[in-house]
Amino acid sequence: MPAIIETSHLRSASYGLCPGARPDFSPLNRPDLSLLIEQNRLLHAHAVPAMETLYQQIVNTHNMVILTDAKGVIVHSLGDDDFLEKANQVALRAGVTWSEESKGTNAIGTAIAEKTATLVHADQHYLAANHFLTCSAAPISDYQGNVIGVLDVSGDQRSFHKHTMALVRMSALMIENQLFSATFENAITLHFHARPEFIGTLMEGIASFTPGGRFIAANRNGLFQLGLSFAALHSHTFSSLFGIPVSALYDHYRTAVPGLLNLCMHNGVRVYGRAELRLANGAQALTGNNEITSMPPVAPPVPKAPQRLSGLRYLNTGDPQLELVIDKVNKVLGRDIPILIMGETGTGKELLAQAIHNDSPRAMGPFVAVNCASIPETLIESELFGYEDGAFTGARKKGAVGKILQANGGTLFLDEIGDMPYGLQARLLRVLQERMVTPLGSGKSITVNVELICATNHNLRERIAKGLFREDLYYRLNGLVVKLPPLRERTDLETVVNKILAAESGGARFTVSAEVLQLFRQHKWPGNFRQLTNLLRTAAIMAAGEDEIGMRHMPDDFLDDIGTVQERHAVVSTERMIAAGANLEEMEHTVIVKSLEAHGGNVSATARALGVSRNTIYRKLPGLK
Ligand SMILES: Nc1ncnc2c1ncn2[C@@H]1O[C@H](COP(=O)(O)OP(=O)(O)OP(=O)(O)O)[C@@H](O)[C@H]1O
Repeated sequence: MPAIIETSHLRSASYGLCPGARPDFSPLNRPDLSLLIEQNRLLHAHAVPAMETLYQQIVNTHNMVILTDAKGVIVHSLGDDDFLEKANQVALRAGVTWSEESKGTNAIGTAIAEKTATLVHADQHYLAANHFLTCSAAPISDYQGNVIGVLDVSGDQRSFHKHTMALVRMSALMIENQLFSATFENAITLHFHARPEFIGTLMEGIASFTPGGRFIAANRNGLFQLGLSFAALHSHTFSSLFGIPVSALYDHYRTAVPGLLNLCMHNGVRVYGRAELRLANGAQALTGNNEITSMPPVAPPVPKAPQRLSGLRYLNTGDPQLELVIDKVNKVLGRDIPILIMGETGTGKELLAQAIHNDSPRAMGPFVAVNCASIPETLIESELFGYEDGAFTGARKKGAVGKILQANGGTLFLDEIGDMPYGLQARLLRVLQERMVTPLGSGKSITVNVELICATNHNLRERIAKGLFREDLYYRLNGLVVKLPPLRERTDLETVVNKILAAESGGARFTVSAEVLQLFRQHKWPGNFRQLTNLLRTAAIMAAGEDEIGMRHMPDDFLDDIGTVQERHAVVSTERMIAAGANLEEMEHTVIVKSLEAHGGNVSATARALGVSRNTIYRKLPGLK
């Protein structure tokens, strides 16, 4: 037996566990589970795409992919549990604890105890009841090296595969890197490796610095390449580690189409690098005078929930119209063809643009989104093109980098392009044709290299006809035009609902009642995904502690909307009732019953929709309790 397992068995015995004991598989109660999921929301959100990808590689092998928190409590699991007998299915569900203290030697608990990837096969498990399992687990650490969770693949021990452990380790590393990249907002993030082809892969080192060049953190491979501990790195700066001042880095990204950086590390090793400058105040990048003079403490960063991990594959949930869109987009990826996305509000235009970027060869470059409708007309120009020192009254002293330049090497997404002021359209066209941008108040043009994706919910041809949109710009933008279907036309509504619910409920397993799904199918969804997402978020909160989302969890305004439509239908059937000779009382009774059905039996909502008091409803339907 490997030493790590032997030590773990000794620990298990010291916890007073008996190998023949029946394990306690009871999960946390619902409120505690909701709390657990909320506390691990970021981990969960960053882990789910990696878990889905991992699962696709082991699908049909009678295995499950499991995510736990730092204490070994399952936060999310997915996969076939058909390999488990009914009694054991519960063991791998959200809310069950797999710490060593509770289950003895097992991959999850032992990986946490030893802080290392661990395989526990069959009778290596301490409890005999778990001998039917083979489990491969890898801890997931934050940027300070603290274990914040575990990724695990568990299955029937007869289905053991020696490559599973490697897949789990790679996926855990992927999650760590995703979390790391999302953690540092106002920072310079350097991706580096001695071999240029390893940049952008799981092997790359990642290190983040404050805009002034002070070291903040590095990922696992970054620490390894730098050859210093996290604690030792804290007294370092960008220039002490990589041999060039941070101002030289800004210069590199300010002027030319930026190639890879060629850097010499403090230990003499040469590495290649690519930096992302995610700076809250873009101004600093233009001045070049950014070196730090003192060492103020760095506030602990807060990782942001990933809005944008998806690739095109995640968007393809079975709707044929959308599948066609994705097919077309896939054909032009990386071909420098501008893409114009049409679609009603909330149909996912920005999400599609982000997915296109994520799947394109520019994925490691910036994705910069600008909503042309939400920026005041007077500010769009400086927002897009940037400005030099004191270019206009009220301008920031040190100037600002425009969005076009921020997107250099990546993708610029211009949302609501139809709302771009007419005068600016000519300037944008010039940038697109000449690939040069001139900040306001500056005589110097800067070369830019951006992939352009635009979106609109206007009919641009109509706007051209009205003289609101330039025809020449239109032809420059519409390399590939795709139209996202509105939600009411989508055939994959049920899949979409389940996917959003899984994301919004942080892993709690809700089903949606047939009645609610039926209503969803009839609804027009004027706000499309935005409306559906908000509605499901509220419904999931209302249904906390239950398994199914039903009519009673629907928000009142939604029921009111539905009610209005249903009442319109009721009028139609009233005509039929008249034709059938029904009297007023019968018709009234039918209308109330139908409306009550439409509101899921909610008397208050029904009363409100029909404009009567609740008492009236009870009076008219004496059988109602
Ligand atoms: N396929 C999808 N699955 C789940 N959520 C989605 C999907 N598409 C869009 N959403 C969500 O719906 C909301 C609106 O999406 P997005 O901003 O991409 O739409 P849009 O068409 O760009 O909207 P607008 O025209 O108003 O700018 C976002 O919260 C997004 O995450």
